[in-house]
Amino acid sequence: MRIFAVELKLLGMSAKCEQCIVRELSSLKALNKDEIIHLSNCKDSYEVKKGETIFSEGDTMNGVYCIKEGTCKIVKMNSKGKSTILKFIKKGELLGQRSVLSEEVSNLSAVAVEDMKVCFIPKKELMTFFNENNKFSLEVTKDICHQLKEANEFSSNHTHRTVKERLAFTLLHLYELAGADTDGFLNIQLSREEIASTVGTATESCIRLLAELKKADLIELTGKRIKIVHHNELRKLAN
Ligand SMILES: Nc1ncnc2c1ncn2[C@@H]1O[C@@H]2COP(=O)(O)O[C@H]2[C@H]1O
Repeated sequence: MRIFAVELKLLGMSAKCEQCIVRELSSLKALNKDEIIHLSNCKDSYEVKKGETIFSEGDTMNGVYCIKEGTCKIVKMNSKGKSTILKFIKKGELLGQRSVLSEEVSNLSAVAVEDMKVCFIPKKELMTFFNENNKFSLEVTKDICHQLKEANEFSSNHTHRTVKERLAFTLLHLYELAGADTDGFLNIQLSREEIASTVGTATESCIRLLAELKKADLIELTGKRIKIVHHNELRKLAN
């Protein structure tokens, strides 16, 4: 088993939590002033490079990560060693609260798809906030309920959509997650293999279907970059 977090690069200077985007966007918004000061003093900040693993399946979670910058993928490996990307987690979100609360080892891995900055909140502090601050525990519960709903929708999408429909859905989802750069290309750099594992298909069939979408003028492809040309048409296809 990996020892949680020690392999990531510890950042020298730790920023305070008061103005942090994760505090604004996540359940941490329910913490009071004293708790936020305590959080600033007990958390550690890390740099995670693209491709580095934050935690793996089977790891014991000794705390949760706050995503300050960058995006990671949540990956599940099957018995044949094939991985599926279940979700992308972006800046402002927390990572690992399900395993910490359930006291189970992690059943998923988290891997950076771009350079990230994350903070680590130890389990002991998190559980003190959880037990002493009702508003915070309600917010965490709401988050986990929302994630359960998402997980249900994900599995229903995979069951009822064709591969092409899932690819259209994934491209729209990536646009929602990351937006577009000034040239209109998706603002997240994923390999064709990563797109295929998000869609749930082989890389070759993903490449073939991307070419079909391009031929139908729904998307533009330049090297690894993808631009959605007709959002409405792609949305019709995804549904
Ligand atoms: N839909 C989702 N399915 C699984 N994990 C999710 C989802 N959304 C967010 N997550 C986060 O990803 C984390 C993976 O590790 P945990 O299961 O401990 O906690 C999970 C949540 O913090």
